Amino acid sequence: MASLPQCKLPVIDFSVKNLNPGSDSWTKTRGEVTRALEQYGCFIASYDQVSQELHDAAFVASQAVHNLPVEAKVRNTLDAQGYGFVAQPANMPLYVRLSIENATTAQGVEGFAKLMWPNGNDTFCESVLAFTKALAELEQMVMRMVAKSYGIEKHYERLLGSTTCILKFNKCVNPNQENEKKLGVIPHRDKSFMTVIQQQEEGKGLEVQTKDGEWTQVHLSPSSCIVMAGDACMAWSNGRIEAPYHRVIMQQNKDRYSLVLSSFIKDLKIEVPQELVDKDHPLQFKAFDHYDYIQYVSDTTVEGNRMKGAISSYCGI
Ligand SMILES: O=C(O)CCC(=O)C(=O)O
Ligand SMILES: [Fe+2]
Repeated sequence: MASLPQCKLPVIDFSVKNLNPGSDSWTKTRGEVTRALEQYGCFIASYDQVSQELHDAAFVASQAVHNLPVEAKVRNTLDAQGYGFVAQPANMPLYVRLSIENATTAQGVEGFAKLMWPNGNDTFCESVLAFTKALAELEQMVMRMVAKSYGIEKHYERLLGSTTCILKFNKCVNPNQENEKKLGVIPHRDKSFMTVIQQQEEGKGLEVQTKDGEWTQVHLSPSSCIVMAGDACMAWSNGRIEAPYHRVIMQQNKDRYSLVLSSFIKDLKIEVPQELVDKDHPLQFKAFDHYDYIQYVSDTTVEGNRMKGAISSYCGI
């Protein structure tokens, strides 16, 4: 495999102290965010609300989950079809995942912990909740900026009221093959509204496809994460923001851990705001229910190539 070019994705600073809505730095960052999402569907956020300490604690929590016996892991099932415990499926033999539904609420995190550890696990809950809240805050800041740029703030506030988050504890196991690149996660678009990802160690693994078809490596440090649009955001924005294809390539001889926080809209149909429809931008997507869409995608009887553009085949016009 030819070596890949350096990371082409824009890096946007969210560590600025006075990032208050309406301030000059907020307005400047808003422009950068909207442009980056329209051009790449994602960007790297440099974000100091996740301290090194919190980052480390979240990955200690992830390790604790992956170290559980299989009898406990199989209890991890979710309302969101296809998001529970997965261990090395045929199409991704290196991939293992568990996830928490309602991951930004104490109820969601404690419910998961009780299921995994019958006596509970307070340290786990504390670390995970602080981590998910920090990432969700970043996502909301990003989406408020996008909504302001498009003049659809009220529509976003309604969606936000029906937003729920899933935290995925992802692991790609060591491929045990020197000097050979192996696919950890197959190329896909996220089915979420938005996704924020942190990985355990500085370095490589995650790759994003840019609009010219090239794959670019994503370099993340503990104080940065990638913010990425999912299919639901693509439909809601009437196609202005495209969910990018991404994949994980394993090229180091060790396990790789990442934490993925994805937002979903529950109990409210996602509808393109009228402000985003005009002569130059005809309506591209019908109103749809996000959880029904997840169910549709998890249905393995749906033909493979229709799944490539799943959101369009589900509710495209
Ligand atoms: O592990 C990662 O860095 C990304 C995984 C991913 O794309 C996903 O879980 O949807
Ligand atoms: Fe993904």
